[in-house]
Amino acid sequence: MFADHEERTFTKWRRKESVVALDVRREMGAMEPTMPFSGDVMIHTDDLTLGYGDRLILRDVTFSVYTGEIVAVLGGSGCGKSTLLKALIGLLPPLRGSVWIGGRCITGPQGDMALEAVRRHIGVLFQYGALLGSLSIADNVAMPLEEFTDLPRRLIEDIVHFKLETVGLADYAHFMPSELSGGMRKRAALARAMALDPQILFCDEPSAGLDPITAAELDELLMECNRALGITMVVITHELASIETIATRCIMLDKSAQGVIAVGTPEKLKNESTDPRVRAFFHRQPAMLRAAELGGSVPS
Ligand SMILES: Nc1ncnc2c1ncn2[C@@H]1O[C@H](COP(=O)(O)OP(=O)(O)OP(=O)(O)O)[C@@H](O)[C@H]1O
Repeated sequence: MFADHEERTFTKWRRKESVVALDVRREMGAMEPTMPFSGDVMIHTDDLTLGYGDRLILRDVTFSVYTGEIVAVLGGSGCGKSTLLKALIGLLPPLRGSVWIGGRCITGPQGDMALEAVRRHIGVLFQYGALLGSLSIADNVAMPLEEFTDLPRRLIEDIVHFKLETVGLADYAHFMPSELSGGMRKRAALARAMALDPQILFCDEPSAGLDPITAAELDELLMECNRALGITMVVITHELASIETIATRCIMLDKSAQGVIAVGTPEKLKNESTDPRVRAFFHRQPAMLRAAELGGSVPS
């Protein structure tokens, strides 16, 4: 069920680009908004306020992600992590505020065009992989290359092989997604997300549904991609082990606060934060949170 929903989300994401592509190519010259930040800022949100209909989920969220970072967006269930991700990849228009990617505002009046301009440089690893079930693993990985490039079939096949080799699936090119394990599907989805050598990779709960060893292997793979290729990553997760292993910085959201309650390295948040909500999360002690909510003392 989740996989079907994701496949639709993925298709929507891809379709949006082909709808605006023509206009963009025509008008590209006219559109060059620049971000009021240094070139080191890869992603920036400014007073971003998100919701569904009348329901507000996040308000006035402002943060930057710098080139080469792996930023973990974390927080308890329902605090709005996936909602934020949807806004960052242009699937959810904000109620207020803006999202800037690579110096372009993707939420302004010319947001669709800006998004089209940067989309080729963005990879998304969806929570359940979002592989198209009717295509082989190789064809899934080839898809972005066929849509975005004019490369000859032979070269696309070589690139697909290389990408699958990178994630350890070279021998499974002709398998269908349903014939792979959960961990293998995630790796295949990573190969697809990396097909166009993106500068930014968004990952929605990469460890979800994986056993700890497989999850750790995927974390290793993400770190390799970051180190070797310099890809900036935003990883939505609430897996503590994963956060402590891969994140260079964390942005913590909270449901009651409807926004960001902490920003910092995992070590700093874990060892230095005095916020009971942050301490409860990093020390896995819900009692700390309950005590704080009741206005009582927080266990040390
Ligand atoms: N399409 C939607 N329409 C209405 N409400 C939604 C929609 N998607 C999410 N929500 C609501 O927004 C809130 C935040 O959901 P979101 O999925 O962003 O949280 P999350 O932090 O990613 O949670 P989890 O860790 O459990 O995946 C939830 O209360 C959810 O019910």
